[in-house]
Amino acid sequence: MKTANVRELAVDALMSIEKNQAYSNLLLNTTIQKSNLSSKDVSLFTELVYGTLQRKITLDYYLEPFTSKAKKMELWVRILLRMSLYQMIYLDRIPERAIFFEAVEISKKKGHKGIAGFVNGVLRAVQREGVPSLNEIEDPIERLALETSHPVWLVKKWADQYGLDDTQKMCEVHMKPPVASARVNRMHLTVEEAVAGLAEESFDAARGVLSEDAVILKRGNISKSRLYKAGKLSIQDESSMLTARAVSPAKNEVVLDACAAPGGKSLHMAELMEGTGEIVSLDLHKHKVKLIEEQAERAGLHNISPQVMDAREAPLELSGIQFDKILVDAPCSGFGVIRRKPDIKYAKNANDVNRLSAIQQELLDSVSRLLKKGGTLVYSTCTIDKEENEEVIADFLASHPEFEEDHSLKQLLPEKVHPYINGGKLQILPHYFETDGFFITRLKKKV
Ligand SMILES: C[S@@+](CC[C@H](N)C(=O)[O-])C[C@H]1O[C@@H](n2cnc3c(N)ncnc32)[C@H](O)[C@@H]1O
Repeated sequence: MKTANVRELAVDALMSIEKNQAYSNLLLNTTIQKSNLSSKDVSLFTELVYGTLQRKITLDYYLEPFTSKAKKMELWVRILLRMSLYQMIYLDRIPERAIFFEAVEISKKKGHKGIAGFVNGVLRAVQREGVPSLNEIEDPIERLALETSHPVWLVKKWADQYGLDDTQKMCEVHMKPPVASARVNRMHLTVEEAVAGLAEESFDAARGVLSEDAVILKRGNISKSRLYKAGKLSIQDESSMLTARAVSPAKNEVVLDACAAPGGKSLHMAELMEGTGEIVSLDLHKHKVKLIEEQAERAGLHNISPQVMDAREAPLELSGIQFDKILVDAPCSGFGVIRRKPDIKYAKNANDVNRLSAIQQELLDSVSRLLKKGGTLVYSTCTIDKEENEEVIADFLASHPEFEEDHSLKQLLPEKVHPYINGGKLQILPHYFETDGFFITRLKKKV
C-alpha cells in the first residue's frame, strides 16, 4: 500500500472517531487487522491517527488564523489540515513537499480541485508565516490546556484537585505513546521465563517497572506471540495489574467480580487462585460477557463463571453463600487512560462525571450486601477524578458504617507505590510510572 493511502486511511479513521462512531484504540486495531499494511505503514498510520488526535486542540489553534476566513469547511478537510500540520510540526522525518503533495492528492480524490487549492494554500501560508505562539496566553491553565491539547474545564478541575505542578506533568505525559505491557500467567511461568520466551520469538521484552506480574514490550504486537496465544500472557496495563493483587484472593475462595468484562482482572484473580474456588464475573452486556468466556477459554481457566447481570440488581442468593471477596472495577470516565484513548479527553464532560459517580455509588451499595462479615471489598477505576474515586468512597463509608478502610495495601502492593497509598486508598497518576492512571481502595466489612 502506498503512503498516500495510509494517510487517506488515517483521515477516514479520524473521521469515524470524530463522529463518535468508534473508540480510537478499537478502531485502530480493526483497521489494521482488515488492511494489509506493512509493519512500517502500521507505524505511520498509528502515529498519524494518535498524534493528530492527541494534539487536536493545539492544531486547531494553530490553524485558526489561516482558516478563519473559509466560509464552510467540511470535517474531512479540517482533519486533513490537522494531520498535515501535525506532520509538519512534530514529525521531522517527513519532508514538507511530501506532506503537501499527499494532502493535495487526497483533497482531489475526496473533493475537487478547488479544495485541493485551498488545502495547498493554507499549508503554504503556514510554512511561510509560522504558527501563532502560545507564550502570549497569560492564564497558566488556559496555556497548559492549549499546549497539551486538553479542554480547559478538565485542566482546571485537575489543577483544583492536584495542583498545577502535577497537572502539568500529567498533561505532558498524555502526549507520549503508551507503553505496551502484558501480565504473565504465573501458574505456568515466571516473568523471567516470559521475557526469555518472547526474546526467542524476536520480541524486545523486559521485566515491568511496577507490577511483579508484568512484562513490557518495546516493539512488536504481543497478541501475535506464541505465549499470548497459549494463554500464558494477557494484555494489561501495569497499574491495572495491581487491582487483583489488592483483592488478594486465596485458594478456594468465592469471589464476585461485579463489573468484569472483558475479563482482565477476573483472569488475574483466577490465576492467583491457581484455578481453584470460584469467580462469579458479572457484566451488563451480553457481547462483553462473551469476551470474558473467550479470555477464560484462551487461558484454560475453569474457575470463572461469567453471567450477564446488572450488578446494581444482583440478588442476595447470587453466591449461595456470601462472597469472601468482591471487586467493583467500576465504569468510569477513563481519564487515567487518555494516552491509550485520546478521544476520551474531548468526549467526556462534567455531566458524565456526575452520572458515573451516581452509578458507582449504586454498584457499591448493591454488592456490599453480598459480602460476608470480615470480607474484603475492593473498588477500582482507571480514572484520576476525585469525584469518582475518593468522594465515592467517602460517601459509601458515610452511609455504610458496617465497612471500614482496610490498611493492608502496603503489604499487598509493591514498595514503589507506597508513597501514593493513603490509608486504604491508592491513587496512581499517569506520570508517576508512565502507566495508566489508576485508583484502588480496599475496604473491610466489620465482623
Ligand atoms: C472498567 S470496565 C471493567 C474492566 C474489567 N474489570 C477488566 O479488568 O477487564 C467496567 C465494566 O462494567 C460494565 N458495567 C457497567 N455498568 C454495569 C452494571 N450496572 N453492572 C455490571 N456491569 C456493568 C461495563 O460494561 C464494563 O465492561
